[in-house]
This record gives sequence, structure tokens and C-alpha cells, in this order.
Amino acid sequence: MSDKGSIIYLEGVIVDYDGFKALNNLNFIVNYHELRVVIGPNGAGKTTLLDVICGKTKPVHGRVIFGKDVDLIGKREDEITKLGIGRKFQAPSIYSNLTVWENLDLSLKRDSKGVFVTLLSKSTPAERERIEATLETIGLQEHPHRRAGSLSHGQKQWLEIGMVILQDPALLLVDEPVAGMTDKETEQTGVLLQTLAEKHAVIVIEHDMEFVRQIARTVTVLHEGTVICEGTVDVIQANERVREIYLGRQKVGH
Ligand SMILES: Nc1ncnc2c1ncn2[C@@H]1O[C@H](COP(=O)(O)OP(=O)(O)OP(=O)(O)O)[C@@H](O)[C@H]1O
Repeated sequence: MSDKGSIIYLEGVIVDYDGFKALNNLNFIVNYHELRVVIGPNGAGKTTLLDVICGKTKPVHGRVIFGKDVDLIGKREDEITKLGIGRKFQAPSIYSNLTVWENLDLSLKRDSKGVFVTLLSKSTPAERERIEATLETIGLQEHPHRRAGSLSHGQKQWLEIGMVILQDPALLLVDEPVAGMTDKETEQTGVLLQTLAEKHAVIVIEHDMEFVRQIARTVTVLHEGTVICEGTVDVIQANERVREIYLGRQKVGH
């Protein structure tokens, strides 16, 4: 896959729930090595957008193209994961009773034959190196042998991000990564996502405008299933339509 141009391209996408259009003729493009933040009021269609990209929800109309020409419509979720799209959901789904290292090891060898066989099999030096590098990236290099269940909320989120990036996705989807985090954890997560964007394209759904300001270069604003504004944080905060939509619901930034 060439790493020029768009990594994901949605055109005219409609998701219809009994006549209600959760996505309404949505056009959305993200390029390689981009860190894109998607914001929008409740019900705007943000989660549905990620659901369409990862194959969880099928549009009734439109195109979803990954890379140069891989049509994702009709593909199963596991096929899309294998093609190189990883998703970090809001709630961490780690093995609490296993250590940080074991969780990462399992994710790296996901295609192996189950948890116990994988944990008993010896890792190659290359696999150990990748796990060590990931521990550094997610800031857990001092805790490889800690039980995952004993980590702080923020550390659990980072561990799961580590598990997703060990699959080496070209495109990483992240749903509200800083919900419930302390200020310090939020800031560290911002640095982590920016580091990840050097290697992967990243799409982040976020509500916390202070965090959006910390990480975003380009922000897409969704409303009623369609894009109403796209640009830098300053551009979207100055946009009349965006201000109207958020008026009385949530302040757009500070
Ligand atoms: N399975 C479904 N059946 C019917 N309606 C749905 C379904 N899933 C989502 N919707 C509706 O589609 C709209 C968009 O939902 P979505 O979860 O994508 O919004 P969102 O922008 O992620 O909102 P939030 O910020 O509250 O998470 C909402 O009005 C929601 O109620």
C-alpha cells in the first residue's frame, strides 16, 4: 500500500435506522500520517462513522475506500482489522489477571492458538523487541510485570492502545481516549497520540475541547450525520454554524 494520498475516503455515506439517517450523505477524507479529531454534539454520528469504517455498521449508500482502492463495503470486521484498521474502544478490554507484558504478548500473537498456548510459547527476540518498544511508547516500561487489573485507569487505556498498535494498523480509530483520566494522564495521552501519528494515521473522537486543542491539527465537526466544518481549532471555533450548534449544549473551547 503506497502511503500517499488518502488512507480512508468516505463518499456519500448514508446509514439509515428505520428512516432516521445517523449518517446523511457524509463525505470524509483522512490522509496518511494524519491525526484527525472528530467532534460534534451528542447523536451527531461520530461513533457511527467509526462503526462504518471498521465494518460494524453497513451503510445503505455510499463508498468507503481504504488506501488507494480497497472497497470496505461488504467486508467483515475481522477482514477489515486484517487489512490494517485497528480500533480502541472507550472501555478497556484487557486481561486484568495477566501482566502488562502478557497482554501485549497475546495481542502480538493474536493469530496463535489461544491464551495458554500463546503464553507458554517462547517469544522470539524480534517479538520481545517489539513489545519492549511498545512499552516505551505507551509509557509502561517500568511496569511490564504488573497485573493489568492493578493499573490506573489511564495506564489501562495506554495498555490497550499498545495492544492495538502491536497489530500494526495503518489506521487507528480511538473513541474518547481521555474520558475519566486525570489532567496529567490526559496530557500524556495527547503526547502518545501525537507520537503514534508519526507512524499511523489516527482518527480520534473527542468531547474534551481542551484536549482537542492540545492534539489537533485538523478538526472535523459532525452534526446530524454530516460534516459542517473542517479546519484548525481556531477555524472551527470561529465558525458561526458550529457556535450555533453548540450553543446551550457545550461551550466550544475556551
Ligand atoms: N442501532 C441504532 N438504532 C437506531 N438508532 C441508532 C442506532 N445507533 C445509533 N443510533 C442513532 O444514531 C444517531 C447517531 O449516533 P452516534 O452514536 O453515532 O452519535 P455520536 O455522535 O457518537 O453521539 P455521542 O456523542 O452521544 O456518543 C443517534 O441519534 C443515535 O440515537
